[in-house]
Amino acid sequence: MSRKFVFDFDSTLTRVEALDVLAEITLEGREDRDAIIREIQQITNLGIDGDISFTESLERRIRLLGAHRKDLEPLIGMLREKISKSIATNREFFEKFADDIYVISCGFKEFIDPIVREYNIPEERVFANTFEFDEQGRITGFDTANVLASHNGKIECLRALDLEGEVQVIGDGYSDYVMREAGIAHKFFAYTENVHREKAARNADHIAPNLDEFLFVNDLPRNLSYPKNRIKILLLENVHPAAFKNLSEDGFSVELVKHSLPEEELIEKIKGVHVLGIRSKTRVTKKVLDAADKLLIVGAFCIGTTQIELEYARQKGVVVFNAPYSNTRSVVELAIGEIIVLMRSIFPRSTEIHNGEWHKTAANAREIRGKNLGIVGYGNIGKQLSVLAEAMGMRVYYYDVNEQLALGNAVKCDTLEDLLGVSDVVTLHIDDNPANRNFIGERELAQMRTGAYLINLSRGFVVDIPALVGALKSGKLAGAAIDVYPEEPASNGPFETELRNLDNVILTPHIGGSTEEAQRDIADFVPNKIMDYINSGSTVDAVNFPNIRLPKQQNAHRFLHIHKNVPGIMAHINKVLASYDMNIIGQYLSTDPEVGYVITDLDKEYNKAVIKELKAIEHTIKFRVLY
Ligand SMILES: NC(=O)C1=CN([C@@H]2O[C@H](COP(=O)(O)OP(=O)(O)OC[C@H]3O[C@@H](n4cnc5c(N)ncnc54)[C@H](O)[C@@H]3O)[C@@H](O)[C@H]2O)C=CC1
Ligand SMILES: O=C(O)C(=O)COP(=O)(O)O
Repeated sequence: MSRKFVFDFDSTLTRVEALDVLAEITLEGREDRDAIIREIQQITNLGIDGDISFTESLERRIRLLGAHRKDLEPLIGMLREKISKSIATNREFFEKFADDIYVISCGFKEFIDPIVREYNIPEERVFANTFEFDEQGRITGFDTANVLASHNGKIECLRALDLEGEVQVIGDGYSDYVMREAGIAHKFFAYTENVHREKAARNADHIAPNLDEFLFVNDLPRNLSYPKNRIKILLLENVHPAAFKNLSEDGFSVELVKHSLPEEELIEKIKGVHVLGIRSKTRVTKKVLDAADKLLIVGAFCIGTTQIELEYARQKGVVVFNAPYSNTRSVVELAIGEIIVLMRSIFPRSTEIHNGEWHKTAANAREIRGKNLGIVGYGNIGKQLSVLAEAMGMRVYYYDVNEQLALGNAVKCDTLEDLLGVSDVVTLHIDDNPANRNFIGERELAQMRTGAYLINLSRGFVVDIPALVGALKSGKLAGAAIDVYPEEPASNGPFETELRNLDNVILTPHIGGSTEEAQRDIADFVPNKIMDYINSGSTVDAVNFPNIRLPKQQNAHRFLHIHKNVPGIMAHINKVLASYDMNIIGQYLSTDPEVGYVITDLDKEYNKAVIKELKAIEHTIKFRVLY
């Protein structure tokens, strides 16, 4: 059956209501401009929602506008700049279906015709009102004989057209829906890209947040392979709101949850989710990954990634990104503060005053200048701390399992024991590898200097807590600062630890990376990685996946094929492509011992059956087409 597409103009084809824009032009320089514009907008909305008659809304607005013929040209110029985003990117549809597209609008032909002409919609398929002018060119009213000037005029207009085939109406307002209600149109798509009108959306056969969605559900030519609004992103653990903004502005459907979810709840919630965003608390287990039927990406909005089954995710073609540098400085600054606070016994002195006691003393209060700082784990955090600590006059020693270049005058220790024996303060910045469990236990604590301090800003399981409590109680250690714990709660609330109520022990709730700056930076960094992968296939900086930087795809379709890295698979893929005579513009491959990721850019015209065949190749893990 043939289809006819009837578009509304204002707030559908353009992002704005044209009469509002006209008001901005005609009222420029007037003191009461803002008040009148507000009034016009109110009247517009009342008319659109059907709360006052349309004729009345139009009359009242024209009167307030005080417009002139010469205002129309700048108006058209401004409207040209305000074509809806997804309309402007889908010209192909307007070219290929030119004969089947109509505009029915309660706006005015004087400005609609020139705009939609550029989208191949000729005047004769534009149905709208026309202005009336006086001799001086002032707009005094409109042609009241036009059905579109009257209430529910769109119904009459469409009825008179007597279109053949399935008639689909695409619009943002109730006046568009009524054509469907009256039985003259077959389907109504509520177009919400620019404005979401509850009444229209409630009555729609389908809500189209953009034209991509409309074209997708109707299987029409489109600029995007998959509408972004269909890509669901679930962000847990209170990630910064800027992440929500970044991802929703790119068109994705984003849901925010303030806390972490336990395995069973995540298993339920992950269904249908394409991108999962977490921080250090949420465990992405094998069971979670098995339940994830649509998952493409896990974004760790933090540094650590061992809460995710990285290997299993890779086998399932799920790419993991993190933010390896965004909170580094925050951890370093906290470490510096804690070194000073511990060495000056600030917490005991402060607690005494909170308890009503004045206790001025120099005992157990020392400068950090000239003291030895032992940094365990000389990675991004360890190195930056090294530089700052040295600038404040500390002597830095470090120990790392990997060969690491010493910064400044830092001295490398060959063994952990060497470092523990020489340090006045030991600070842990090793990674979250499970092999680091109980890295600091009774034996290591015994190897530390008597009266030394321990700081742990890495992971809770790295320190044997009962052993640490023993060392603090016995006086072996003079204090500690602990930010991370073997068991941490999923959300804020009660928390117990054996470290409570010990003298000169700073306890913080895993806030090493929790600064406004770090969280804000992460909210840009990780979403950019997510968008790069979804929009282009790029895996640069992925932590569990072959990394590949891809050129921008131009005038091509992109096939993304993730497969098990077994002998012969590339030959198989290329055999299929050859058998369909595909015109390959570029091909890129990146592999690791287990997984291969091949990206092929192809000329847009091809037999779509090739897709099915590529998906069916044995050892295929995931396949996506991008355009
Ligand atoms: N408290 C908090 O809020 C935060 C905690 N972190 C933790 O800090 C850790 C370190 O972060 P980055 O410096 O960015 O990581 P990184 O990967 O750059 O550095 C870690 C270093 O530790 C070394 N290492 C690992 N195991 C070791 C061992 N057993 N002995 C000696 N060296 C060892 C590694 O070779 C590496 O050089 C993260 O993995 C994370 O667990 C990170 C950010 C915030
Ligand atoms: O970045 C990390 O690895 C951290 O430990 C910080 O984690 P968070 O984002 O505070 O859950």
